[in-house]
Amino acid sequence: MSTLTIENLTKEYGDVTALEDVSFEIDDEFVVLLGESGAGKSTLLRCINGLTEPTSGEIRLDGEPIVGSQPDVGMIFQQHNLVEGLSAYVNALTGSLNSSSTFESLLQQQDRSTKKDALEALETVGLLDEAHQHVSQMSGGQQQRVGIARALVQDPRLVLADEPVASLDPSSAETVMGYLKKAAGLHEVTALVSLHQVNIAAHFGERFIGLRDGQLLFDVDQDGLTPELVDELYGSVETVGLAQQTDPPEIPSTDQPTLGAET
Ligand SMILES: Nc1ncnc2c1ncn2[C@@H]1O[C@H](COP(=O)(O)OP(=O)(O)OP(=O)(O)O)[C@@H](O)[C@H]1O
Repeated sequence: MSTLTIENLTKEYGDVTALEDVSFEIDDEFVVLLGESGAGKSTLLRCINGLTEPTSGEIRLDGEPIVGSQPDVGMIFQQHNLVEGLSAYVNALTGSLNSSSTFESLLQQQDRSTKKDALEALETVGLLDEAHQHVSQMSGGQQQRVGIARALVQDPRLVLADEPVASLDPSSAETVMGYLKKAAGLHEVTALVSLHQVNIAAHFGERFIGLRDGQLLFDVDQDGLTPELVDELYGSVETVGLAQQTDPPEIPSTDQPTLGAET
């Protein structure tokens, strides 16, 4: 269980203030980051994972300042950043790579337990049967699930995901979000996930942080995410379904891997 603390975080790009005095703490939760385009979501995630240096403020994981890139922080990208010519299994294994490793040396280098971790991570995302398939032959949803498996192999304390389902159709997006939430629960990692789709956010989020113009607009739990609050964040958007939440789609259990599930 991990605690992420953001304290008075500000990021300026020249004249543009992308984040302004943002503070919050999350603790063993599945937290969704909401905000319209340009609100500062990516900048916040990039500051946390060390890809961007904050102008001021502090970021701590379990009380220790995070400075620069951290192996304890797993990242899932919108475009999943997989190596297309390699299998799902080898892509998952790359989660354990250190910066000096090469793909050629990857299979020789990894010990049995890391290889087992990669297979278990693929099982968690329902892709054990597809472990040896090239990711180039997989659907977008399956590729994103390999991206989740790769982050799990890193054995992070915190998982960040930047618009992980933005390029997927609604059904695949729900399936991938279901696996992401299941993976975070099984591995007991804190997760911070930015999303555009409010209804998907409402299905899966346990807590919601809203950014507007780089500032924290709200930090609420499921009951607090009202259509009025979402309207305040986005102006007028489609908020149908927020008031009447339905159960998220069922995700197959790990001991019953999906056979050729197409997502
Ligand atoms: N490298 C950069 N240089 C200059 N300005 C930047 C840079 N990155 C982001 N910005 C600016 O910072 C602000 C916040 O951008 P950011 O990408 O964090 O928003 P976002 O909420 O993730 O948006 P989106 O959903 O479109 O990705 C915007 O005004 C953006 O133009």
